[in-house]
Amino acid sequence: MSAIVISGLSKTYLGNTRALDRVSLSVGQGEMVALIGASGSGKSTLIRHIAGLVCADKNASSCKICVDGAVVQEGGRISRNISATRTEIGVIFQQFNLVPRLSVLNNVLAGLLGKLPVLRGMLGLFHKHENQLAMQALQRVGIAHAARQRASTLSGGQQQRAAIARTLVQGAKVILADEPIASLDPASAKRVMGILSRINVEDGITVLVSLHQVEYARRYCKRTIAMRAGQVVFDGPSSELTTQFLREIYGEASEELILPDADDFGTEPMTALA
Ligand SMILES: Nc1ncnc2c1ncn2[C@@H]1O[C@H](COP(=O)(O)OP(=O)(O)OP(=O)(O)O)[C@@H](O)[C@H]1O
Repeated sequence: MSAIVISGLSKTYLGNTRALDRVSLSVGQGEMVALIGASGSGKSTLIRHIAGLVCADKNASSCKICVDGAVVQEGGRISRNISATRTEIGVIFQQFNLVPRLSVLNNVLAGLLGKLPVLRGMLGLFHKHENQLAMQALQRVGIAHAARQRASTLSGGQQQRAAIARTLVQGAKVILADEPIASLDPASAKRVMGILSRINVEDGITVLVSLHQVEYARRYCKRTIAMRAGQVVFDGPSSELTTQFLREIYGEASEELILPDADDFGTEPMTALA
């Protein structure tokens, strides 16, 4: 079964920017797929549509997006049942989206908010087993020792790992990661990608991750979808994305997608642990 199905998705922003142009694709359950493309190619816009945060063009009546069998949006309208579907979708952003003054533990517990009675969630009244669940998630991403610290005191890489723990507590079946490593140093970036890879393998969670550098796609994802000017220009094995092929599809913009220290990636196994 497909975890994500998109057909005929177009998006035109005010000012006539055509950010997405008739995008159709599907991602199978349990896949980990990279989404690459130069700046402005439409990666973030695509992820936001899948998460139901942005509406497609209304005149594109054939447009439909489903996640885990549930309709997220159709014909430019967000589904009425989007709240239930959103609990299945974990979204990770470049800037982590944690509440800086709250503890790391409370940020991770926020993953439960979509499933709790509103008042209990607002008052932050969590049961012991919910706290244990959050601690287990923090252990899996390697930052249980920082559970009581304010989120703002963590490094960028640690904050991103807390954001991943939040999606684990949420029980997301699909993780949409929008440039999760763009603000991180190479060591932290590899660690975050390793964690995403591990939860994909161990928990069968579907992962769609947008990346600027093709080396990370080749290293961590068997399949890559490449975008240019709002269109899918490649969808296939990441191993086929050679530097020469990237130059063919992106021209000069390909330099943005190739790491200068690409050799660092050569010998590591596909699903290295964090
Ligand atoms: N809210 C918006 N209003 C108007 N135009 C927008 C908006 N968001 C994105 N765009 C435009 O849509 C196009 C696609 O942007 P998007 O952010 O999806 O690309 P991206 O591939 O994620 O880029 P980057 O790698 O730089 O984040 C760009 O031309 C961008 O300027």
